[in-house]
Amino acid sequence: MEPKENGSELGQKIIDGPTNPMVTPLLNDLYQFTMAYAYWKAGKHNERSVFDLYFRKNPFGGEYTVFAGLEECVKFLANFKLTDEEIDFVQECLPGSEEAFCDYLRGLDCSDVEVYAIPEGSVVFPKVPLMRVEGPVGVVQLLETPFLNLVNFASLVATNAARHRFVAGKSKSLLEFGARRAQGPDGAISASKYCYLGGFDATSNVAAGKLFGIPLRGTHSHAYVSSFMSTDEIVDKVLRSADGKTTCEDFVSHVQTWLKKIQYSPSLSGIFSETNQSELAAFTSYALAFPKTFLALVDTYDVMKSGIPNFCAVALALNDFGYKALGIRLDSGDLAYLSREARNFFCTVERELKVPGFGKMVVTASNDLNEETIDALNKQGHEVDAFGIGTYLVTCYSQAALGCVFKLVEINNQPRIKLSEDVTKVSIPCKKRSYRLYGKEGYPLVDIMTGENEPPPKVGERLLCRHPFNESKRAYVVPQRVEELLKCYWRGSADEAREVLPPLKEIRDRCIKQLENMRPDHMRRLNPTPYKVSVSAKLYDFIHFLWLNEAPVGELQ
Ligand SMILES: Nc1ncnc2c1ncn2[C@@H]1O[C@H](COP(=O)(O)OP(=O)(O)OP(=O)(O)O)[C@@H](O)[C@H]1O
Ligand SMILES: O=P(O)(O)OC[C@H]1O[C@H](OP(=O)(O)OP(=O)(O)O)[C@H](O)[C@@H]1O
Ligand SMILES: O=C(O)c1cccnc1
Ligand SMILES: [Mg+2]
Repeated sequence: MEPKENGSELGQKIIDGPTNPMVTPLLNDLYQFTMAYAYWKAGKHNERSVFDLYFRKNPFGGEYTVFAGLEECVKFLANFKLTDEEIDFVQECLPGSEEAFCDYLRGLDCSDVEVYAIPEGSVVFPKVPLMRVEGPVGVVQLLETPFLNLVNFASLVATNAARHRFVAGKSKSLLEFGARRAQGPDGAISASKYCYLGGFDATSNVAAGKLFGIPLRGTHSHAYVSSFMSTDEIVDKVLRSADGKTTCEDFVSHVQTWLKKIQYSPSLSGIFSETNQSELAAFTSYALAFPKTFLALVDTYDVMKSGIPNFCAVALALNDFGYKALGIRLDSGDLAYLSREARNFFCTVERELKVPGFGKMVVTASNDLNEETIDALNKQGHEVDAFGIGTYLVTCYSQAALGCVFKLVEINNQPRIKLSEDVTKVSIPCKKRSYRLYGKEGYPLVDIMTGENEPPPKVGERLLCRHPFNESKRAYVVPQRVEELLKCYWRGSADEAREVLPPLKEIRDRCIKQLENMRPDHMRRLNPTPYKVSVSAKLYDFIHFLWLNEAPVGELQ
């Protein structure tokens, strides 16, 4: 689905607001408004400021992150305006504030703000600004919390999805099943959107399908199976063949005939005896409802003694009328073992009963899956084709937050730095540019930040890349390709020249392509190699000059 960047009748571009109508200027921390008031009171509110939005550490013990949430930030920015009601509320929250501040808030928009960002769906690394936001400090301060809110979870869950894709492998279908377990409605919708961006194939979340055009997929639940008591409940037993030429008047009996055939076939006899008839009734009626896409959840009673033979009987009966069943879902037990057993059963049916293609039935697995369980299944050997993943994926169970921050790096052309005892928390000052340098093999080698006015790195020219804080860590790089990372996404209005917001599918393609083009040692799950993030020699010197300038000299007594 295209993001809405419509042209209005007057020829002006209009960018729709954020997906979630709760994303308003009030989705903010109180202190942003108190600071906005204090800036205004001090006459500083229009001072030109530059803030960087970045994170400090890759999530999930990995060495890469997927940047997501940018489109929603631009939508927020393009529509940033406080309503009269909101302004009244802000005034109530700031007792004693002057009336004229309300006039200031009333006139506030993002027409004087510029946003440069790395394209959404890019693979990104710690310390490198994902977004550089420039504008009057009063208004830019009010963007901190909403931007962080829109980027933090989006990037975390997209990265989680990418990691699940990495461990599952390219050939598997990955289905996001998290709506019921997600952290509230926005948690669900956002997770569906950004898991798709991070490389999932589909979602079960219908609202996300409608909002973003994400493919919808699903099976059925245990309730459907256990809601049936016997095949007597099936009233309409008629099935028209796929080509419409023949009609089966009693599909229920036809299924029973096939069940007997399976039962007495030489290679399958002995695996099961009596199957559960209420389960068979559920599968049969489901097949009558969806003959073209029949898929059954086979673990309600006993996978091998009941679910699989029942499924096969229905699938074989459908086959006689020109329909190909899709497959099964396993939702409990040892998924490696059961998937292999199921595959053996299907292959035996194919051989024994001479039904070409029956062995290729799709096996979907679900039940508290995560990176570790999929990795364990891979090591054991499994026959799963599709994974349905909910809780661990959408709640980002193994890491609660990404920890993106928004730091002032320059005001009135004066570079600013935030110091910390913890060196990883020292901010990198200055309005900067950043570049990704690619090596001979086509992989990204290093990201480098420079001052805004430094000449850009050149292909084939040796360049010193320095660790921002560790003097001894430096390397010469001769880039084979140089990519400027920050692109303009907002220059005061929707009409000004800027990058367009691509459709979600394009962002997803970008993400998949970039992940595939990373050097494998950065991507592995165990002890991945950190990707190098550096600064130019000039910026290095300046950081350390400013650091010494700002850090008070202690006195020992
Ligand atoms: N072969 C396997 N190797 C490692 N983990 C597995 C394997 N098969 C299943 N799992 C995981 O083991 C866990 C099994 O959980 P649990 O014991 O609660 O479920 P269950 O008893 O199989 O099913 P339920 O309680 O829903 O009937 C799940 O997280 C599942 O993903
Ligand atoms: O396991 P997740 O990764 O969260 O994936 C979604 C789960 O949701 C459904 O379970 P259901 O709500 O029926 O609950 P139960 O399986 O825990 O009984 C489904 O059968 C999956 O097991
Ligand atoms: O369609 C499914 O199989 C599904 C959807 C949500 C949660 N669990 C399973
Ligand atoms: Mg479950």
